[in-house]
Amino acid sequence: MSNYHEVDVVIIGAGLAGLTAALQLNKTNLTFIVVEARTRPGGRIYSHRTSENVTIDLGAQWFSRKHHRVQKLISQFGLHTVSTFRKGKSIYELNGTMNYQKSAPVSSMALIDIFQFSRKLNKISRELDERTPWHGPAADYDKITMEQLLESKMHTKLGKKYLTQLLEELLCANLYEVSALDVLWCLKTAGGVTNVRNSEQMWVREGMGALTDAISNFLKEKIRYDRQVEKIYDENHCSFIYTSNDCWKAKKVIIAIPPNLQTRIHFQPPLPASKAQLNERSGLPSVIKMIFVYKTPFWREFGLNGNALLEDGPLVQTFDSSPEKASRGVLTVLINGTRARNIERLSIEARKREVLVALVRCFGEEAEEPLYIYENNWSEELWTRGGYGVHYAPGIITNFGSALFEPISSIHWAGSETATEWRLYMEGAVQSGERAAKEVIDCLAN
Ligand SMILES: Cc1cc2nc3c(=O)[nH]c(=O)nc-3n(C[C@H](O)[C@H](O)[C@H](O)COP(=O)(O)OP(=O)(O)OC[C@H]3O[C@@H](n4cnc5c(N)ncnc54)[C@H](O)[C@@H]3O)c2cc1C
Repeated sequence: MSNYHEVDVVIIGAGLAGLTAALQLNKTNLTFIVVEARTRPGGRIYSHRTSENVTIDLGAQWFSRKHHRVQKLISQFGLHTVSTFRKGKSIYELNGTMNYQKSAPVSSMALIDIFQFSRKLNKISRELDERTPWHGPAADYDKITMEQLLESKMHTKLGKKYLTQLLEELLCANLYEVSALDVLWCLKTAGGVTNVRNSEQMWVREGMGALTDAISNFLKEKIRYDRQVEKIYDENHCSFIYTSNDCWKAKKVIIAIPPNLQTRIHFQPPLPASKAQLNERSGLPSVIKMIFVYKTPFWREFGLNGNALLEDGPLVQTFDSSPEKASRGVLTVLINGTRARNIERLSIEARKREVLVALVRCFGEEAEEPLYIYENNWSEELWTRGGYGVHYAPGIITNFGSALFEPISSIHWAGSETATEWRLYMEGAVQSGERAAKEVIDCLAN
């Protein structure tokens, strides 16, 4: 075969996890290649530069001061961070009323309820082991959904409603779809509720995609694009990785693609039943990200910070992502879960109209005339199929979780779904890539 090559390691996927693994291998004498199905790096990170040089993030965007690995990469590649604009009032829609205020419009009873429930979540999550959360008494939380846990432990209607809205935005999923243990595991790997609530502190001025582009330029010909991996054959402790264009023989493989997409690869010998079944149960929630570019961030003149959390209608939350000097006003709109599934059935024009109506409801008539609108429906992306990351329904983590990151023969697993720190975040993707690279380097050294 003319397109046959041999390397020590093949990395599948040029998302942040695969790129991080590649950066680690690049520090060694091992030969490696990254094969990527898309024609660009970044996976769930995807930025766009408008004709006026405004950068917008249509995929992952925010990180926090606790995301040390991501910040290190950003400074290593000479990029700049911007603090999320928070000056002024937010908009909270609760029980059909729009509230314009600095903190959530809930009674002191509801606040105490939220505080006590958050403490409970922290306490239970602290007891989990980040690598084996399915062991021990907390495994019982895999028998119920997060909605059921919240219903059983919280006492105020308003507290429940507000926390549900907040968690659904942070998880990108409806609470009735997700196991309570899944949420507790995420909290454990993030270090608690406060860390998760503060995970949207910063973004990259040049766009998050500038980071994955910079890593990709650094690695140059060590990444091959437009090559979806179709088959992996394991023979005599070596793997043969067949892409749409070529075949690579490798001593080790790092699979850095989300579990839902692993079902598209034909493995020989087949994956163990538990791994295959876990992959089959690993769908990503629905999410649409829309960006509305205005002449100016006009909402700031009204004392608003651009942040809205809505209980009704198409959109869930908005953020101000305007460039630092406010040369344009940029509103980022997140639509997820059932709301994303409802709105994606409409034509693009109808979708934009519905969201504009909601924006006018929040920010007034000036919201009616954006200069440009951009949209990415991640459920339609063939090489992702949703976002932000996989959340499991009850029963899956305890029955199949151990298959998530255990190496199988020459195959090692990376990707933010396999992270034990900041699971499902970009920080988690980096941590998983570093971990998988270390596993492979250690094995090949022995
Ligand atoms: C809309 C959205 C918003 C988000 N917002 C944030 C945020 O603000 N902050 C945050 O921290 N996280 C956010 N996330 C989550 C974050 O994007 C992910 O946790 C992280 O980027 C995942 O990186 P990864 O490398 O693990 O996977 P991916 O980015 O999914 O990379 C996997 C790569 O594998 C490729 N691939 C798949 N199948 C094959 C195959 N068969 N052969 C070859 N290549 C293949 C894909 O094309 C892709 O490039 C968001 C995600 C989405 C979708």
